[in-house]
Amino acid sequence: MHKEKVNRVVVVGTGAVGCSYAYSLINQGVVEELVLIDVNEAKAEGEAMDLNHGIPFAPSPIQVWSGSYEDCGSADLVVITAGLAQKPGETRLQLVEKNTKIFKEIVNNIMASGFNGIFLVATNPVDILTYVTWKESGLPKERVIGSGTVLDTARLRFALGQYFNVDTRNVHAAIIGEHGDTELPVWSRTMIGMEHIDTILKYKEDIKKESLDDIFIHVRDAAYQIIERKGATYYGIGMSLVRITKAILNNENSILTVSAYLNGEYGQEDVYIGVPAKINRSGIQEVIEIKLNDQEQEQFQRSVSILKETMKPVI
Ligand SMILES: NC(=O)C1=CN([C@@H]2O[C@H](COP(=O)(O)OP(=O)(O)OC[C@H]3O[C@@H](n4cnc5c(N)ncnc54)[C@H](O)[C@@H]3O)[C@@H](O)[C@H]2O)C=CC1
Ligand SMILES: CC(=O)C(=O)O
Repeated sequence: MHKEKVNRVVVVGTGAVGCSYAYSLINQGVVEELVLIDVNEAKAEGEAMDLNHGIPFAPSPIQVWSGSYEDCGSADLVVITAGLAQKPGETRLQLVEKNTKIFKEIVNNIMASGFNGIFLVATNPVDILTYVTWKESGLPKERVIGSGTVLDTARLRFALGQYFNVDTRNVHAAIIGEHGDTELPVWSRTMIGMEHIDTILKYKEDIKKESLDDIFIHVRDAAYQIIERKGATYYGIGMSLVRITKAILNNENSILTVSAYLNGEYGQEDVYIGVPAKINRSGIQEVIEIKLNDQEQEQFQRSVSILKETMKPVI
């Protein structure tokens, strides 16, 4: 009998982030097969049972089960959200040692299955763990993607939408760099609707540059604020991962600020970091090199340096 090609996504790590992603993926009807893996097998099993009970209300049929690394062999996409999360006050970079160790084991298990698809990494520090995934897997750099600053960009677009009282989808803005404390907003490329933000600052007296700077600080520190209040962040990243998944599986050529490998772009080499990139079925089809102003270029360089310095002892 002819078997239709179905899209299979495997999620490794069924904690808060992995399950928010799975829930959102099911509700948006993106794939036909969803496999959940966790070192805590009972947790993955329970999550699969619970999610399955919502399937009668999903927009399209999907099979969800708790599986093993063997299920990665025929997966189109493996999304890794496994590992430790920040405690209140802890930085993402402080997780590097423990999560690198966890990742080396996970990626080797996945590759032993014969996996030949695309990796999408969310675990922190995401830029460094995406690099680790690329190194350990031996897959082409285009097929190893980190969630990068997709979430930070979403946070900025949301906050600017509120400030300008305009639909977030009409806010064209980006955060690039490390997904963490050294990230930066690309104000020189920010548009609200059809207007450049510099033009708006010139003619609208109630719009202030200081308010924009404040907005960025809140965006940069949002994870700390949320972790302080509820222990973890997961809905925003879950939906960000679905957005990237759709760009890949639907061959969208969408431009998203993922963590991509730089090989000379932005004057940087041998680093995974958040930059705009065109995403389609082949993974990262192209890193988009936007022209940064001198200050942005300097901040970006600093972000690269911090990542490289942090990475050195673990790579
Ligand atoms: N990139 C981003 O924008 C964001 C990243 N994160 C990161 O995502 C990661 C996960 O966060 P949460 O889901 O909140 O943590 P969590 O503690 O709720 O879940 C982590 C899961 O990983 C599993 N795990 C640990 N070691 C494993 C292994 N060797 N193999 C398989 N599974 C294993 C645990 O059993 C647990 O179920 C953290 O590193 C966090 O910092 C969180 C939010 C946003
Ligand atoms: C935890 C994290 O990386 C975030 O919410 O941005």
